[in-house]
Amino acid sequence: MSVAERYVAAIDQGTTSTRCILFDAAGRLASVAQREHRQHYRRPGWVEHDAAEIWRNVGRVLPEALADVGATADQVVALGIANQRETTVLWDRRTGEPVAPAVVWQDVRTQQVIERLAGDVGVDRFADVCGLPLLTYFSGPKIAWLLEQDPSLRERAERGDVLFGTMETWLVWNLTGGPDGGIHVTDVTNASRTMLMDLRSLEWSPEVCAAMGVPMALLPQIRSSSEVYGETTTVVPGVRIAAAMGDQQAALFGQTCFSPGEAKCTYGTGSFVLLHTGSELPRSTHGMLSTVAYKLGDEPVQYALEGAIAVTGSLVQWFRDNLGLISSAPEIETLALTVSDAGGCFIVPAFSGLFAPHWRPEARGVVVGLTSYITKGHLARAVLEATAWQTRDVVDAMDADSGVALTALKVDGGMTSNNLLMQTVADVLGVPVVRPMVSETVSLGAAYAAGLAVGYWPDLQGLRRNWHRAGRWLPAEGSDRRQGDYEDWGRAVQHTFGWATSGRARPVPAQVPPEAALAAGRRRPQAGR
Ligand SMILES: Nc1ncnc2c1ncn2[C@@H]1O[C@H](COP(=O)(O)OP(=O)(O)O)[C@@H](O)[C@H]1O
Ligand SMILES: O=P(O)(O)OC[C@H](O)CO
Repeated sequence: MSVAERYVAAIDQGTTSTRCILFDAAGRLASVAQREHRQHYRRPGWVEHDAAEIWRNVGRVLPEALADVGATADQVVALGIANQRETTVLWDRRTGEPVAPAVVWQDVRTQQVIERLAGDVGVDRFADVCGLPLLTYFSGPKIAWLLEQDPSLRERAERGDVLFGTMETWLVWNLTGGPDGGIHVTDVTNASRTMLMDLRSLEWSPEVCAAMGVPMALLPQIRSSSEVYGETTTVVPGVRIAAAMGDQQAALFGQTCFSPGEAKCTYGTGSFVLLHTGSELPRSTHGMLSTVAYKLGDEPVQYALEGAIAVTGSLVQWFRDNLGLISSAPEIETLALTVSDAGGCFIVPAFSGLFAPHWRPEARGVVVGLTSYITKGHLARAVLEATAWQTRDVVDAMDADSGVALTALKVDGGMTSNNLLMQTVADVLGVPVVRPMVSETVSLGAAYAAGLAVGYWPDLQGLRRNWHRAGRWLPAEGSDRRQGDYEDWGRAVQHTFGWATSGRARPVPAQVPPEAALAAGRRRPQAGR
């Protein structure tokens, strides 16, 4: 009699879609189901999701992934959740309905809240406690903004009738019964992105919550990233939920960056470099974020430095949807290969300011170096190079913070299918770039954390053996000649600074055009469109 295969399930609840993937004991992908959700742009600078739609999508992709391999719930030993971070959901504890659209991480509506909180003290007001500068990016200011809109909502929040969560919290609560006894928990990695958690004690900071006007009654319980939180009672009942992680931390984990000094970059809508720094809290003086890498059960917490780049893959989408120069994202490589360089052209995609290492909310994008010689091929190159140069900015800052130069970069995400881009990244960083066989590192990281919690995988060393290289790009000979280009990139970046505060005030644009978001519906993962 054959023994039924057992799997670990992972949900990757991302900015544009929700995936469910089943992994086998060798960390191989057994099945995948995916659905996109709509992006809502009601006002300039606002980016919203419908949390109820995302929950419905989870209700579909989870059974679909099981059905794909004919598996039943008892063959799923554990479920792990990885999620877009910072995106803020508030919902009614009794009805289970969101009380407002989810405010997405890219949303910049809270700029006034930020300025008020920074006051005379500056953006580093809470940095010592939570490792983060005051920015529109994080959840705390988003909660503050939502409660400021409606005094009755604040009263309900203070009474504990309204709950807050990032996406993993919202999903765990719904999967464990919602209004009928749903568990209200978050994990340390997601909590570290709210600005409300003390990075040392790993507890909510009463001081920061009070200063931000966030009632502690609405906050979930903070747990480790890898432990059994509870069992599903809906969708696919009887599955242990055993991990939650922010998606970028999950990618670090899925890339098996378990030792200090190991780093990865995930190239998607935005791109995120994370460097594992160990169990001592790192401090950045070069624009990196201090964040929690992961915490496995009772083991010591592991920290990371993070360089978050807001616009990379979304610049390719802009090139496709707004300029119409390509009809699919992969086509940009073919177009870029029609020329041998960017012809002296640089595009700095500061669509809603610049993230790491500059953190300039008032910066706006520029195209510099235009001459009559420039063709669409050069522009395509400049689009791809923008991602490589931004990576260099972040990696240089990270090297300066850690005092150790990176020796190799592990990569993953939709943009890594672009060979020209990966070669360019290797050239401008001057280190090898390596891509693993399983490119779904976010899901894999969540699966690993869940599988470890229930003993499906015994230890980290075993997981390391599952990492197999699928691609490697070495810096080309003579690529150090690109140093001059990097200096020009730096000058181009300078041109973006102060644009929104000088001259005529303009509203901050949303990062992705609404047209790009309309393709909702079921979709299997494919080469990024
Ligand atoms: N071959 C390619 N070349 C350049 N960019 C690509 C390519 N394929 C996909 N992308 C970009 O990658 C992004 C999708 O990657 P993905 O990892 O799925 O992102 P996310 O998880 O942020 O939704 C899109 O922004 C798309 O424009
Ligand atoms: O969902 P992604 O892959 O775009 O990741 C978003 C990040 O978690 C935002 O911090």
